[in-house]
Amino acid sequence: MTFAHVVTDRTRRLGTRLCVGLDPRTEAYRDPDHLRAHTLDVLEATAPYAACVKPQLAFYEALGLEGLHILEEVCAAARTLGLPVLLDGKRGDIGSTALAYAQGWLTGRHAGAALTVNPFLGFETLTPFVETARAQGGAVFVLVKTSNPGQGDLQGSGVSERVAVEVARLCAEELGTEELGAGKPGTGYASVGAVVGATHPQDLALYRALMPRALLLLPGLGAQGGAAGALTGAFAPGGVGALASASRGVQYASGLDVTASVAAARTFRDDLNAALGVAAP
Ligand SMILES: O=c1ccn([C@@H]2O[C@H](COP(=O)(O)O)[C@@H](O)[C@H]2O)c(=O)[nH]1
Repeated sequence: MTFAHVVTDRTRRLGTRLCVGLDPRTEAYRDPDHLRAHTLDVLEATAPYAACVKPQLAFYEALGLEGLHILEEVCAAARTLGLPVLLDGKRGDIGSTALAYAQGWLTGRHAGAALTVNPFLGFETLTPFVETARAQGGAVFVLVKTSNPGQGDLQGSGVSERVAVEVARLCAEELGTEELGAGKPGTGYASVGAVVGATHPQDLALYRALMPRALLLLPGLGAQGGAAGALTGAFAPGGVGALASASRGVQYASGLDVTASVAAARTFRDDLNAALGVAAP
């Protein structure tokens, strides 16, 4: 089963469109063992409300080798729970280096089923990521319009969305080359997805229309001000095709209280469903 298929299946079966971000911040913990235990607890406790999980590589890399071991455990635990792992690394480089990144993060010891990638060096440099993801049944999520306030400097804002729209057009072109469901259970969504911030509710319908076969990842829910009720434009009929992502808003919903993380994940799930007019089974 492909990444898109597993995610869509979880959305249909569990009624969730939530991506739970696992971004453990060293300052919140006594030591790396504490960080590891809490992150694994949050993962396990929120799994029923998650369509996928998204560890942000920076927080694991910040801990050096120990962080990579923790990441490996987080990925293994997610797989045991049946949760697809989307690694947020925003990788991108000239093609030959991109291949090494792709091998490391999509097939290596700490591999996820999907990876966020940066198109700034040109679409040709994404080919190794896309080919590796396709060979693994995985996915890449291309940064199209990021959630941060300063994205408009390069990606376009307000009246001019020129760069973001061009990246979306190139994503759609890449998707056009992919046969969906050939010999495997097709879901209608391909191996090239796109990142569009949950902080741009007014733009979501545009990017949904530009990339009808792309899963959209919507980071920025919660801590960055993205509201679940404002994201409907990103979804296709039936409430599929997008994943709204919250990290701090789940992991640190109330300090290190895991019960509060569960409540926050459930609330995000329910608010998304209410906005879309669908119910969790
Ligand atoms: O456009 C983007 C792309 C990725 N991110 C990442 O998502 C999480 C957001 O964390 P919160 O705590 O929910 O704000 C973080 O890992 C970012 O690097 C993003 O925010 N915006």
